[in-house]
Amino acid sequence: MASIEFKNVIKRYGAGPKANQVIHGVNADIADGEFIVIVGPSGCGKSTLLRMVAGLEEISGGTISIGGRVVNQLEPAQRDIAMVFQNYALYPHMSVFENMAYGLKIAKVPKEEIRARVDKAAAILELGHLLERTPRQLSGGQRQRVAMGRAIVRQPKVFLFDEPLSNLDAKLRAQTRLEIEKLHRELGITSLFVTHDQVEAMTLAQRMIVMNAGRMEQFGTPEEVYHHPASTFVASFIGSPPMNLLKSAEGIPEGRILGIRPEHLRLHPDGWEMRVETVEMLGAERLIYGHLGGEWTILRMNETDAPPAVGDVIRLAPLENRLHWFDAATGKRVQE
Ligand SMILES: Nc1ncnc2c1ncn2[C@@H]1O[C@H](COP(=O)(O)OP(=O)(O)OP(=O)(O)O)[C@@H](O)[C@H]1O
Repeated sequence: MASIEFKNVIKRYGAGPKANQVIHGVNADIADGEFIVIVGPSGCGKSTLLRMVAGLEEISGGTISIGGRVVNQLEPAQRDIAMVFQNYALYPHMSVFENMAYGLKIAKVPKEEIRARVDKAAAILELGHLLERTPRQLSGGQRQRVAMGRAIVRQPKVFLFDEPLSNLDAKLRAQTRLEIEKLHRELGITSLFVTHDQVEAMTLAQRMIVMNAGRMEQFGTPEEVYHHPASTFVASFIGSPPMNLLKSAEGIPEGRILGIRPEHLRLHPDGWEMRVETVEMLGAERLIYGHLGGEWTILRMNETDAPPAVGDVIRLAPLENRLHWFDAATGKRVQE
């Protein structure tokens, strides 16, 4: 097992005046055994960051260390990492056992040892009864587990996951998420997990790195990121529906943005006026949409509360200790 350290890591694609810098100095210390999720919108540089750890992309500036050893110049095979991709590319003509054993066989690991390691991984992943099947005879979720098994048997110091769940349907995704959690609990291997899905990030991460346009916007526990977002970007990216960001409602000073989560607004006779434009029924709750000042605003209500109808004018007030203030010019959180 190993710690991972990013020190002012920079990535440029191409060279000279045409070079395109996509990572702008990332610094992060990841402790041995931590499960870290890197989350952000498409194109923010998450895969690039992961691929630099794996050794699949050159590092243009700064250093990445694994277990205290700078790996910038090391080949992927020398880095003690295992990577699980979205496209798990199993060998179709080999059995599950052979797929999991293949890398070890190439590395000339003795037969009995291969058997023991594959059996152990298969037990953890509940694949024991499927070892003789070929990938064609498996479900998507089972194939993804074989891909994870292939990574486990190598006994890496670090697991790298690049959107491994995005090809699975919603139910399987949730199930596989639980399996990855269990895997981490049992093996305790330092893991970096890339996703653009904030729910996946919130549920899996011990700490998460929120990326925006090649920069780290925030690095913290899901709790910290949700309750103390460092910027309007994080506030609107994490949480569904996103945090309301009010600029022009009454009482908001010039140069400030007020963030309020939809669940922290309530009906109040002295509150801001809003005409209801849309009501969404989601089962256990309702989302009420309208404009507050100039901003699109969402109120989350329980199904038991009597809901307003489209066209009604309601009055809204925030829960006092649930306000988030941001600087309008920089978008950064302002400490009250
Ligand atoms: N080989 C490459 N050559 C040039 N530019 C690249 C290359 N690979 C990625 N980029 C650019 O680097 C930026 C970051 O890409 P990256 O794939 O790391 O983003 P991402 O956050 O993983 O996105 P996604 O969720 O869509 O995979 C993007 O602007 C992308 O266009």
